[in-house]
Amino acid sequence: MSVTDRCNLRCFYCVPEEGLPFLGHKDVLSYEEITAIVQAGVRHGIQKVRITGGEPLVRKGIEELVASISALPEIKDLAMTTNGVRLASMAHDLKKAGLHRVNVSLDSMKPEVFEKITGRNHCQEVKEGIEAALDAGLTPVKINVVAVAGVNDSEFADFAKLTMDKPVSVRFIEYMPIGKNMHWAEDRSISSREIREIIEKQLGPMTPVTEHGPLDGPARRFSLPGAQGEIGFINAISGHFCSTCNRLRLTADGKVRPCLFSDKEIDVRSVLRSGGGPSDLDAVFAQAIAQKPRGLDSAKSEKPGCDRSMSSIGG
Ligand SMILES: Nc1nc2c(ncn2[C@@H]2O[C@H](COP(=O)(O)OP(=O)(O)OP(=O)(O)O)[C@@H](O)[C@H]2O)c(=O)[nH]1
Ligand SMILES: C[S@@+](CC[C@H](N)C(=O)[O-])C[C@H]1O[C@@H](n2cnc3c(N)ncnc32)[C@H](O)[C@@H]1O
Ligand code: SF4
Ligand code: SF4
Repeated sequence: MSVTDRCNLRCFYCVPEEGLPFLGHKDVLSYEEITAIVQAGVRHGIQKVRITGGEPLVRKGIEELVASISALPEIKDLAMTTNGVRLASMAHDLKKAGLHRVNVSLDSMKPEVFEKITGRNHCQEVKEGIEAALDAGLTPVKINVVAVAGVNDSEFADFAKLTMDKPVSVRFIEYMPIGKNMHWAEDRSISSREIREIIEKQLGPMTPVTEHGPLDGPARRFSLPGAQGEIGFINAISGHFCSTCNRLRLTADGKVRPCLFSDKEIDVRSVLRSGGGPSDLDAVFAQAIAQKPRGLDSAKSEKPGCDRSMSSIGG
């Protein structure tokens, strides 16, 4: 669930250069509305919820939403994906409110490269945010690294080495063509296979990690010998995982998206604001689930990528 389209960074692969018009406050779902939608999801078997954005930690009172979702006993996994800039001061309160864990996005550990990617000089704050998350027990802490050729490929092995000393899961995400007027170009995307080769050339072979269970995310997971943490690969381009994809997305302005790579959306906000009750919300979920692509071909026929920016969909 994207809880806001606003963000305190400007990652070049996510937000267009000219910026984006932000949604008005009335257009964004309230916490009560989001909670009602999650309750409908629970009735359809949803057990895992991710709070994302934009940047979820810039929305006022986010702990309130965390608390109301974590109070639902059916939710077995409540995670947040954040850029980590505000995490250091908020990690303990988020934990107290009931958040289970965080995924923190960090594409470079070098301040100058970080600024080139995000347009802001906040590398140190993000590193402190990761430490605070570990300290607060928002674990397992996962670090999301979008792999971009010529930008951060020289740091892949350094990211992998982080897993030796810290119980973190470093995940390399293939750069996706999401949103209009972005900088995506085929020669800037690096496949998971290539990333793995780069890492193994420097650090030796990795071994596959056994799956945890049905709440696993889409990453293929490995570890280095003696490491405390794991290395994951999210093959968003080179190996679609549609046949096992069980995710629905909710945009900040209340649209349910059955698939990241399709601009098909179901307007749940209108349903709620025209007086719809639980059975109307149930109908939205049934429709969204029925519209999920069954496999690679059906997703492909929608064309890879989509027009909406990642900051408005949530990732
Ligand atoms: N194409 C595609 N990409 C996905 C999908 N799920 C996740 N991704 C990509 O992987 C990125 C990281 O995902 P996160 O939202 O941090 O979490 P996750 O890896 O899905 O879940 P966990 O491992 O459970 O934490 C997303 O921002 C997307 O870019 C999916 O269903 N399809
Ligand atoms: C849209 S952000 C929202 C949450 C938060 N602001 C953050 O950056 O973690 C969610 C995830 O999407 C990833 N992402 C955004 N644009 C992407 C793209 N074009 N290709 C691959 N991943 C992308 C980000 O790196 C981040 O891990
Ligand atoms: S990836 Fe996250 S931090 Fe970067 S611009 Fe998009 S929403 Fe903001
Ligand atoms: S169905 Fe859509 S969101 Fe799910 S894996 Fe396939 S392309 Fe990604």
